[in-house]
Amino acid sequence: MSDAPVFPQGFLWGAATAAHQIEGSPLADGAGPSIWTRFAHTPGMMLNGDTGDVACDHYNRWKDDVKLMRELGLQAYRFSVSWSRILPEGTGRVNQKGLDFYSRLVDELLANGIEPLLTLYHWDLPAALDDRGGWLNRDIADWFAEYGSVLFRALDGRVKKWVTLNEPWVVTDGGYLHGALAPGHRSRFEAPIASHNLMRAHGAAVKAYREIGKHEIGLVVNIEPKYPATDSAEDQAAVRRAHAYMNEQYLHPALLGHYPPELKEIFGEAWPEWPAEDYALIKQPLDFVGINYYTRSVTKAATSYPLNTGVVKQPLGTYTETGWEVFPQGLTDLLLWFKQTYGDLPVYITENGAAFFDPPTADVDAAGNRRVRDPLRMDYLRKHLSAIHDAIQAGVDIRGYMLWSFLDNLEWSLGYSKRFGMVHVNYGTQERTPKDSARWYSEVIRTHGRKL
Ligand SMILES: OC[C@@H]1[C@@H](O)[C@H](O)[C@@H](O)c2[nH]c(CCc3ccccc3)c[n+]21
Repeated sequence: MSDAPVFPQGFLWGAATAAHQIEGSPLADGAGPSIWTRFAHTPGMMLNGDTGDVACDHYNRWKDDVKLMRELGLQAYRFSVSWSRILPEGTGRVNQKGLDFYSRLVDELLANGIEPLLTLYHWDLPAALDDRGGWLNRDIADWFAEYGSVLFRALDGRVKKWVTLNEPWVVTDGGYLHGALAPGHRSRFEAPIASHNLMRAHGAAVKAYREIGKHEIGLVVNIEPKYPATDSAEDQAAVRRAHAYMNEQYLHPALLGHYPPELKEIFGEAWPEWPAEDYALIKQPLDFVGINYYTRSVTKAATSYPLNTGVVKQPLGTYTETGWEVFPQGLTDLLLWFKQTYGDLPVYITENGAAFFDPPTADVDAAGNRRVRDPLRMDYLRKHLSAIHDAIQAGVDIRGYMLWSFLDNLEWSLGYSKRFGMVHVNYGTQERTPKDSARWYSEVIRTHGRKL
């Protein structure tokens, strides 16, 4: 018997995508525009002027994509719904054709033995709601619960694992503090308001689910371990700020009912005092938490806005195309921290993967088959799955793994320049080619991890 890790019986092996990154046809069949259709068509916002107008054309190719998921042996598929396909104005009128697209997708997944994990919000806010203040308007908690309820009523039962938000930290940090992501705001004062309303909306949707749904719902966060660059008091304090700002800012209110004290220190007069009823709304019992893990940060004190921290590049480190250090041990450390801090809530790794250079077109091997060799990605995935297994052995209740991503896709404002897919997409022809990592991952799934 090899000493390769064997994962628990029932461990759920899958892959993940998000609507705006793969679907294309953002305005088809009565869909309303989202903040990403606007952002992508705002000159200067997107690398190479790339947009999500076509992406991977999944809106038209969904049936073949599900067939490919089955051929590769995926047991689950994490995807997101585009809010403005369902409610073109964000609230009120339901666009039945938009709902039908996702209903058909769910049925096709189930018909192929693939469990759907549905994310309600993966960053593509209806533009009509942004016009009404978006995440800065406290009413968005009700708007989001209304949107979630339409989907809960239509799909619960076929969908048994729901996620409210994907990465409220990125929505806030990218969309409201630094402005690199839609809606492109840059305000130390708006960021805490957006962040808090995201979590109020999360709570309102979970409350609505408990009235309508009969299965499981959770929250997905991107978290990364922060290691001090030196043991100086300044660097230790910088780690405390960075850890609170990314790792505790969302999990603490959702699971513990309060924010970490560092946020008031970081935002100063820009950190409002929130009413008690907000904390009660946010802290709804969850069935699981999804953790998106990519890298770690070696953190030092620095002059930066507003954290006053910096990340120290590791001279002997290995880095991905997005400049993230490959550090699998960080995932084990993070999962142990999660268990120690929040207890035994079930965890799914809802995203993990890497962009390494892949060619725009697949090679053709001696046998005439298309092929994409991606040894660096295989090595990254192998090491991170091994790190997850270490955490399971240490007692962390990890229920599944969703590889980011099923397809090469639109990497937000980086356009199509970064390829995270286990399946290569030729954007000129829309041809899909499973990379070597996909073939390897199929074997890992088939052997419950023995082929790691
Ligand atoms: O960047 C790769 C993926 C995105 O394509 C997903 O949509 C998003 O859920 C996601 N989150 C992260 C980690 C947080 C992060 C996102 C964007 C930029 C920097 C950090 C990496 N990713």
